[in-house]
Amino acid sequence: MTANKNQIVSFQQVDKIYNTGTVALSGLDLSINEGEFISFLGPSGCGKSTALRMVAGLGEATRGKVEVFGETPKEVIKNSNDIAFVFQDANLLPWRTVLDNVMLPLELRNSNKKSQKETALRVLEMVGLKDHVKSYPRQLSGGMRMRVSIARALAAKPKMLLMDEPFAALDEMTRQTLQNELLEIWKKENTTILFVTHNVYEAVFLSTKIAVMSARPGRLSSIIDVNLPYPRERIDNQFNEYVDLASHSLENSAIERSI
Ligand SMILES: Nc1ncnc2c1ncn2[C@@H]1O[C@H](COP(=O)(O)OP(=O)(O)OP(=O)(O)O)[C@@H](O)[C@H]1O
Repeated sequence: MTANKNQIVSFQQVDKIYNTGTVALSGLDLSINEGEFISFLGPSGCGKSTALRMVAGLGEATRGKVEVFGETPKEVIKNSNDIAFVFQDANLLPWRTVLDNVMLPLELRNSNKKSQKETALRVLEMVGLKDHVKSYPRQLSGGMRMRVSIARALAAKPKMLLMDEPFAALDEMTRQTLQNELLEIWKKENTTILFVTHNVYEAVFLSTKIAVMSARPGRLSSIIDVNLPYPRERIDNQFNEYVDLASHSLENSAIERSI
C-alpha cells in the first residue's frame, strides 16, 4: 500500500483469527486519513470491535499489518497519549467525583495538579458538565455518564478518538444530543474519530466516510463517502439517499455472504 501523507491508520490485508478458531476479520484493507470521522457499520459479530481494538493495540493481527502514525499500535500507546478509547459502558469509578474521574488519566501521567484540574474543567465544560464536577457517577443520568467518559478521553488531547458504540445504550433523544455535541468536539479539537455502530442513521449523520462490513468472516464490503455538509439535516432527501445507500450496501453484503 502506498503511504499517503495524511494517512494515519492503515489495515493491510489483515486477518484476525481468535484462538477459538473464529475468523473475525479476513483480508481487511483500509486506510484512514487525518481529520476523518469514519464509522464502521455492520451486523453483529462482523468484527467491528475487533478492528477498533487492534488500532488501540488490544490484540494483534494473525496475518497482515495494522499501522497507526506509521508505527505499530502498541508503540503508539506506549510512547504517547495520541489514542483514546470510549466504550459503550462509561466505565467510571463510582467512588470518584466527576472531576476526579476525568483527572484520573492525567494523574497517571504525572502532570502537575493545577494543570490537571484546569484541563479537566476545560473538557467538562466542553461536554456541558461544568455544574456537575462534584457529583458522583450514581447521581448522573446515562447520557451524563457518557459525557464524563468522553471528557475523560479528551483530557489527554488525543489525536485520535476510538469509540465503540458509545451511544447504543442511550434513549433516542439523548443519543441525538450527544451526536450533535460529538460533532462540535470533533471540529473544535481537530481530532480523527473511528466510530463503531450498528445504526445506519447514526453513521450517515456523523461520518465523512462509512466502512460497511459484511458478516463473518468480517471483511470490508464497501466504502461510502458521505458528501453532505455539516451540520446535517436528519430529515432531508439527500440524507435519506445516503441512508438508502448504506442500507442497501449492508443488505448486499449479507446476500453476498449467503451465496
Ligand atoms: N476474545 C475473543 N475470543 C474469541 N472470539 C472472539 C473474541 N472477541 C470477539 N470474538 C468473536 O469474533 C467475532 C467478531 O467479534 P466483534 O466483537 O469484533 O464483532 P462486532 O462486529 O463488534 O460485534 P457487535 O456489533 O455484536 O459488538 C464474533 O464472532 C465474536 O464472537
